[in-house]
Amino acid sequence: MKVSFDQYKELYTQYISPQRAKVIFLLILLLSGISLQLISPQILRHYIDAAGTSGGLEILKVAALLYIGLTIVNQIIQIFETYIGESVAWTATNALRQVLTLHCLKLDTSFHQQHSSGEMIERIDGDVTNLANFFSRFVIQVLGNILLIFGVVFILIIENIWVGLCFAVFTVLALFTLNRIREYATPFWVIARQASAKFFGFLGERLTAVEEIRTNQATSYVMRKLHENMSNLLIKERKAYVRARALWPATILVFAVGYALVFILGSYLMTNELISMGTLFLMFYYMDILRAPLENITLQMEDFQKASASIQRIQELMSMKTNIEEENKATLSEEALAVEFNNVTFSYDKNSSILNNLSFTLEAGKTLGLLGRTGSGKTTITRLLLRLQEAGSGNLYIGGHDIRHIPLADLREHVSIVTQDVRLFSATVRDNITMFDSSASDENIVKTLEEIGLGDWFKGLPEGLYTEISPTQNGLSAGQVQLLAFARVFLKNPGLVILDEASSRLDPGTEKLVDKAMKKLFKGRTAIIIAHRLQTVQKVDEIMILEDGNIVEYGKPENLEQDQHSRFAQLKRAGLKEVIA
Ligand SMILES: Nc1ncnc2c1ncn2[C@@H]1O[C@H](COP(=O)(O)OP(=O)(O)OP(=O)(O)O)[C@@H](O)[C@H]1O
Repeated sequence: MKVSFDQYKELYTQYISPQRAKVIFLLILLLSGISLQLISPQILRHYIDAAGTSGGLEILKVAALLYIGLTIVNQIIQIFETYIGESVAWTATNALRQVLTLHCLKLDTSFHQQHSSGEMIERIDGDVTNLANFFSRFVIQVLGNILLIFGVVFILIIENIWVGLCFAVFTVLALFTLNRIREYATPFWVIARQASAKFFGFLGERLTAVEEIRTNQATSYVMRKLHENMSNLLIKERKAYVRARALWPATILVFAVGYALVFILGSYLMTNELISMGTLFLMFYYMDILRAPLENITLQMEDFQKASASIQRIQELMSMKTNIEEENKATLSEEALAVEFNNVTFSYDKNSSILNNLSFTLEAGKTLGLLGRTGSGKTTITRLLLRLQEAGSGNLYIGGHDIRHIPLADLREHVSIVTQDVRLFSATVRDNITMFDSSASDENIVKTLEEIGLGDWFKGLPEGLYTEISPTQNGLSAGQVQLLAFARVFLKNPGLVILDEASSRLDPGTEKLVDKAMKKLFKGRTAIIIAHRLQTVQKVDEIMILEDGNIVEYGKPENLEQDQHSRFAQLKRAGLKEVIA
């Protein structure tokens, strides 16, 4: 996917146009800097020419002071230019990061399952960071440097046409040579960056699995792999650095040729009294000035290449669309919500069908126990109910409304899920419970914590609700973390609760607390529980058993149990845990 001119323009329009005033100021600073760079040598020329004449002391003093003054002003301009350039870059890249993050958050669950968090960080931050210079400086710098080169050549043509033409030819040849050398190094940088991404991916993945590595005695394997990755990175980076360094001696060589040209041409013109000593110095100085824009354009071209690669990746990400479309035709009530599946089918990849013509109705206020072997489609059903995935065909109704007619925010306000894998955030206890909603009252939160059995834990918190906790340091057991997730649901007060019931990992004390909290949670609400324990299934109103995406049994537990040939009765006889594990 090549990036077209229109796409570059679109990026500038979207992220730079809102900062027009800053960009104009940046342009003014740049033009002022260029003008000062062009004027300074003229002062020096007068200085040198005046030094050879009698009574030139006054001129010398003025020229010296003027030169120092201009140099200071130029430095101040550089500081402002850097500051504003950074500000433009950060504002634009932060806006792009926000757009990308929001876009990713809206994508289907399958997208997030296929892309690791490391990859997402690289895409949302790494690629966008590569655009910082492109946003803030690329156009201005390239334009500015071309202008500076033109300025130098123009002034020299006025001084002496042959000198000006020689400079013009030299500039074109130097630019061509430096760019060829840069192109020689660029592919090696791409390889080095890939090695770096691989290294960090490896490190990230292993660090998140420390326990598994230690308990399975895989430490030496990990260390060996780490060493391999580091060696690979070293080799690739060394190659890239050595080649990139070639640009430096090449620049020195190119400019040595340039200076030689100035001296040969200058001494010829001077000996023939066509130019003064000051003008010879002027030529020398302008050759020196040319170095910065030539190097700068070369570097900008390299950066542009990097930016283009990143833009391609960003566009690739943005082109991934969710097929979930929002409509605003219905709103859910605050009551318990009925659930109806009408011939619902679903597949993740169109090849294999995961749910086949599912049809069932769960009345408002009832509890459904969902059973099935691993991979039978239980979690997929919950994803459809929250519209994290869109059903392929058929209709799904919540609270009597077609799920496609309910705005996503309203749906997720009224349908809550508690999974076994509850995530806590590095934030206060309050934020972890309210999910950063500042409108919930502290009293209500504390009351909820007490109700669900976390009162004692709460009393031990040094700063109460404002105690900072983190995913790893929260002083909570697995069961208590589940209870905290229940607290989140209580505060939201949804009409439908989906629960991936905690398995037998819980200790008996916490299990009791969880059971009590569950009972409270289901009161006045519709609930779907992915059941892992026999005990839970006895308390539900309906049972559904899934097998390969098909409902093989649906009914009241007591009815199913009476039929000795039913799968439910068999499950109970065999002991639920073994059968569905
Ligand atoms: N993002 C995905 N892309 C492709 N296939 C998927 C994806 N997520 C799940 N599946 C497949 O869909 C099927 C049903 O998965 P699902 O997670 O719904 O089963 P489950 O009954 O909840 O299993 P478990 O009890 O192990 O959680 C499985 O075969 C699984 O491999």
